[in-house]
Amino acid sequence: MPPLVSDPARPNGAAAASQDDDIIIRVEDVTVRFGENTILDNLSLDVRRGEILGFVGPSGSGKSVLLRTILGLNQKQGGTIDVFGINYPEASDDDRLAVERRWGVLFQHGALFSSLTVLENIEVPMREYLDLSPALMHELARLKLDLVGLPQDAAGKFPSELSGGMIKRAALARALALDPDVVFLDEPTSGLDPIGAADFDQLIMTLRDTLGLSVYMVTHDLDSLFQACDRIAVLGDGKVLVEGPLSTMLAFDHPWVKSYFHGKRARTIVAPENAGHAQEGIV
Ligand SMILES: Nc1ncnc2c1ncn2[C@@H]1O[C@H](COP(=O)(O)OP(=O)(O)OP(=O)(O)O)[C@@H](O)[C@H]1O
Repeated sequence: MPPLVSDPARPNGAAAASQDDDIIIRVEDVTVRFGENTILDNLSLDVRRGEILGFVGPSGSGKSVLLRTILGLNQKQGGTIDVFGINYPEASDDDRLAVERRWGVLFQHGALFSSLTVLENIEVPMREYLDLSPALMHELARLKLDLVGLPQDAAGKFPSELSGGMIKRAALARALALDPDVVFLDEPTSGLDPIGAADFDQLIMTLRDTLGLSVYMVTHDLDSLFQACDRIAVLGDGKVLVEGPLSTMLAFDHPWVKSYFHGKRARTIVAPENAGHAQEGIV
């Protein structure tokens, strides 16, 4: 079922084929229930190649449930989830493996293994999915440290010795371990101070620009939505209520969407210097 309001740039007619080629994840009519409780109700959503998609919604609306369902960690009761053209999670083991090697995940709070050093944490996906010598894994893991802006002396540290921002970067380095095409970020800037959060957003944008990475970001962070996201999707009542650029959010008439995107904090962020961007939908 389509969203109640679609992105004006959504494909139709002859343009559809080329835009369809750009869809790397297609969630169609997905339903997830826990007992009597329906969390996702025929939800549909596309993620496009090279975009930063921000996924928002009220607390408890099912953002994490959708993420976990895409990752195959929750059962769904209906619908399909195609990732890189493969019907995941119903695919064969080989196909699932092929998909898993092309994505990286940064779970909320980093979720690093506390008993492993930063370097060992980054090597976990390499050990799981690749057959590399220890020396090569160390070398690649050190490159990932550089990529996310961590100093090389962080390699031997344990998560308990890192700041919140460093934990996020280390977790991002681990998500990038297999050179994925898409990364899923669950509340990547939560717990960071505004400067740390802005730096993290900048890092994500740089990775998108330099590596062509696609980013699916669950967030409550208005700064991230305004500064970093190309498109935003809003979850409500088990469905995507609206999706599109910031300008679509600002024009959308729905109580939660209005209070979120026109609330006091949002108005502070859409300060005069940002207002032009917001109105043009350039985010
Ligand atoms: N394994 C589970 N069993 C039963 N209920 C669950 C399970 N996982 C999630 N839920 C329920 O699904 C609903 C949506 O949870 P979810 O964590 O996806 O919300 P969210 O939108 O990510 O919220 P927040 O913004 O607060 O993180 C909640 O009511 C939650 O209790």
